[in-house]
Amino acid sequence: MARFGGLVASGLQDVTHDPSALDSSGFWAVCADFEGRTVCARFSSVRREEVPAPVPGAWRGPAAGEWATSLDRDAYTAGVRRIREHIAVGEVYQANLCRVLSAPLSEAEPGRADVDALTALLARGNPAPYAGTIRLPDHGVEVATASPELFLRRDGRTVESGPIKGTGRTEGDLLEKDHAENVMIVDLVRNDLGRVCATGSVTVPDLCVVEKHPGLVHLVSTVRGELAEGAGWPELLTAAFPPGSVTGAPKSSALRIIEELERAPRGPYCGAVGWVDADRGTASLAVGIRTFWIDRTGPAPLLRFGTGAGITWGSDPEREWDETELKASRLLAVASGTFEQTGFEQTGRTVS
Ligand SMILES: C=C(O[C@@H]1C=C(C(=O)O)C=C[C@H]1O)C(=O)O
Repeated sequence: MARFGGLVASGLQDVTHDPSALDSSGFWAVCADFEGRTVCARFSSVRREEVPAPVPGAWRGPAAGEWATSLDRDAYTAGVRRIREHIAVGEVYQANLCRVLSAPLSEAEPGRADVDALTALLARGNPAPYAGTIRLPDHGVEVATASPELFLRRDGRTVESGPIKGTGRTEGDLLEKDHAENVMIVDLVRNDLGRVCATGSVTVPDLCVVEKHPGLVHLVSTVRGELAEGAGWPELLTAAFPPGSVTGAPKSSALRIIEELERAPRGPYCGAVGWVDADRGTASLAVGIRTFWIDRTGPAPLLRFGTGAGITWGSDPEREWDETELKASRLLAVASGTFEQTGFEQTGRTVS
């Protein structure tokens, strides 16, 4: 099954790794790993249904102390300093440095932990505009996202992206440097979309709008274009994936630096999670941030979650580490099941 906001898809029909299927017919759930593995799953039925209330005990998440990180504070801050060296020699302007947190997943019965039960908790503890779930354990996809970020929306030939860059606890935390970071990524996304859009059609209707999300604020821009004749999903994804906001600029250099510094695959984190309605010509794919996934490839199942930050010349290593903690803390509390008792009032006031 798959769930996106108030839509639920069921009745799995077929699964493919070939994105040209998204130009055919039917309703598809899409999960693309940052590393490029794309799973497209067609469902026979889509209905409107609000996310149900959490069932007590249905999700058993890890306690706060059970999470291990692919980069600890020392390794992460050393990575930030290394990126500043790359910037100093002119190799890159910005690179997004991420770490992946992992914790053992306790299951009453093997194979039974249910990402949709986690989604019910997330919908209340951390509502998000691009929240979604894809549960296809036989195809290696068990993902629950609380993403605030639009990777690609489509309505016919119109395509839109909503890159985020700039994060703070409150609006007052946002600095000039956050605007500069955002504009760099907007330039990159304009360039990405420009490769598959009609000449002159790419515009930036919104630049650096402040959006409030649970526990934090972001700067969000919108880039829009009209797909050129002959360009379909394969061309669009080749031009725009992985998303510019979670790579950096120039994208190819940023990808090399990420490969050098990060120690764990990002998986669906920083990839794309969402749906394509090929019959109506509409789609909404989130950037897979604020995203949990179950990894059953090892001897015991793990719950994973990624967090990261855009690094520029103006970055302070400790502040960037704190930003990764800020992005993770509320969501980890929700997934551990402790959030509603201890965190809701406090964090709710911070955003209002
Ligand atoms: C990498 C993450 O966030 C990305 C980096 C941001 C920033 O640097 O301000 C904001 C949103 C995302 O594009 C994350 O949330 O894990």
